Amino acid sequence: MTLLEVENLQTEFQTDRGTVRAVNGVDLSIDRGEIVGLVGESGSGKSVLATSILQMVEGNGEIVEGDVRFEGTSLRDKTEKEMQKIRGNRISIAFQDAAGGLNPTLTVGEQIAESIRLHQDTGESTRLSAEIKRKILGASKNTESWRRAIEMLESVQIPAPESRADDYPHEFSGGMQQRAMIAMALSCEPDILIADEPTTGLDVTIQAQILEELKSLRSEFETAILFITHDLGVVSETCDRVNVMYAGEIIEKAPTRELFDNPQHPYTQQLLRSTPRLDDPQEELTAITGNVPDLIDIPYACHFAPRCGESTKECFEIEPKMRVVGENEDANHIAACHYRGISESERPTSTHEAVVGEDQ
Ligand SMILES: Nc1ncnc2c1ncn2[C@@H]1O[C@H](COP(=O)(O)OP(=O)(O)OP(=O)(O)O)[C@@H](O)[C@H]1O
Ligand code: NI
Repeated sequence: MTLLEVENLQTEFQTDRGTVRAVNGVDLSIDRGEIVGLVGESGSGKSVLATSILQMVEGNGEIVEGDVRFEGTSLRDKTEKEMQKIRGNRISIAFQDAAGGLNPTLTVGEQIAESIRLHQDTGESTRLSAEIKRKILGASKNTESWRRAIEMLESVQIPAPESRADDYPHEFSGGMQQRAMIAMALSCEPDILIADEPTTGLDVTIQAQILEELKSLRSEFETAILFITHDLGVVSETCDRVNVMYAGEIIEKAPTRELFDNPQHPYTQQLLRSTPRLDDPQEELTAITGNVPDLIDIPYACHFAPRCGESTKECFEIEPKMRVVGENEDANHIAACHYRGISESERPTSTHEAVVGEDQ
């Protein structure tokens, strides 16, 4: 059975300016132990999709359509109390901003130990807050939860974990905070870790280290990972499959190698041309011009049409559906473009003259 299945998910925010359609009919699936990438430029809806999966959409945002199923059971039907249990134990998230996800008033070791006590049955009381406990007991380190917290820090390669566990988050470097955040998210041994840009803003070497750690954690704990990033270069080393998101929609999905060798959607192709490749550093990079559109009332059917060098009148008028693309007719490689994976005669109409020039 598919571990997590997102089907036609739609999440909207009501704002003074109108309805923001941040997630607009997304399908996505994750199997046990799989690392799945979600890639797209800033503002494409990746984080909103992540919080939608966990039923914790912020502010006046709301899931208005579709479903999220975990082990076949809909999460939309769950009460907040049931969801808290799932969030703590089965699906956990490491946020973009590690510093914001860690409690500044507790040492790193204490907060991981507390999370372990809360989510796992260690037989220890959780009625006293970790902070009070530390004050009263001078940090009871002779506990199962503390021992496991040290193990978690060790598994994300915090050096000298036993002494670093006594540090407060601000005493950690950015890279170490990210690792601590991942250790925290993994402390409940979840089935799925949603890692929302866990390496963004970090030094390339540290990024690579964290990615290696995520991969080894997958083998160690069989954790499935939804890896969110705006950097295609990062997913090539990490993910089994990749979903490319644009303006609230997934526009292409494929196994990682296939996506890099044979990208189909014009957006993915442009994204690749704008991404430095570790294996081909000489290649000339071309930035994609323009920005992700404002997600309020997008007036054209293919959301990428105005930035696409190949778009036609049809692209603005008829919504492209996902279909099998690629040379091998691999059912695992699909994209939503009128001009991919289909013969000329089957295209929307016979008028293919470009309405947007290559140079725009
Ligand atoms: N609380 C909110 N209220 C209104 N609009 C929101 C809210 N949160 C997100 N949005 C809008 O939803 C859209 C998608 O945002 P999201 O944060 O998911 O993008 P992202 O792909 O994660 O970008 P980034 O790579 O910068 O993190 C944006 O247009 C954003 O303005
Ligand atoms: Ni985000």
